[in-house]
Amino acid sequence: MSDELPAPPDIARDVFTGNAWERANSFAELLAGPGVVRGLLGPREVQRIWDRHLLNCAVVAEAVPEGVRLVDIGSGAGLPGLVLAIVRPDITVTLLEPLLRRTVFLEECVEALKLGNVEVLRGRAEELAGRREFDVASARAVAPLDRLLKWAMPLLREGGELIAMKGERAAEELAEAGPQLRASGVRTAELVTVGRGKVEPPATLVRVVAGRAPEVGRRRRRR
Ligand SMILES: C[S@@+](CC[C@H](N)C(=O)[O-])C[C@H]1O[C@@H](n2cnc3c(N)ncnc32)[C@H](O)[C@@H]1O
Repeated sequence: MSDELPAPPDIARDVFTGNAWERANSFAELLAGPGVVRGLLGPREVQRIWDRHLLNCAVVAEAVPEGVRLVDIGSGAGLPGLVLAIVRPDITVTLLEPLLRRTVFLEECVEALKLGNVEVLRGRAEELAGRREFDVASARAVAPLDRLLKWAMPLLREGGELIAMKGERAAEELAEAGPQLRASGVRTAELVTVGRGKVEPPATLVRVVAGRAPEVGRRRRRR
């Protein structure tokens, strides 16, 4: 049995404005209903849908530049990708997820919420390398930063950004990923705090700006 969906906190009205308000409420109901029944979200999470899931993901939009093509790696039940699509109609969002059960749920959500800026793609990040290019890759609770770098960097254009929601261990993961950051030829890697005054604690992101793909660099040097 899942708990009853709590009323949205007051701050949610400031975060989900205009069309986003109704969509955020509908998504909360889909997560608390079919999302829980189909095992995409634990029943205990229902009480935390607004703060831990919807609001925490929505504030990531503060770090997303305008008009970008964003891929959400390992979207699961749509977090953070679907929430970003709700609050940012100016961006296009690809929800990348390998598990059929989850992509079916995501497609149903996109249809129910009438989101015109979202595509659902079934597959693994590493399978998409060389086939698609994005400006931003987001991820929450998918893999340690070093593995995420291996998956995300080949999907980004030069100067594109990986935005990884990492929470309390962000600084530690950033330090541990040093060798992979160097191997990936990234331009910059830093911690970014978003959601001050909106979520408690504010959300910590690791933002990594992609350099030129290492293979391209090697090929050019051999000429
Ligand atoms: C712990 S869930 C997190 C889901 C969601 N991001 C969230 O925060 O609720 C991790 C997700 O990553 C997906 N995943 C695992 N390996 C992946 C890969 N190589 N490429 C893309 N997604 C992957 C899983 O299927 C799963 O849905």
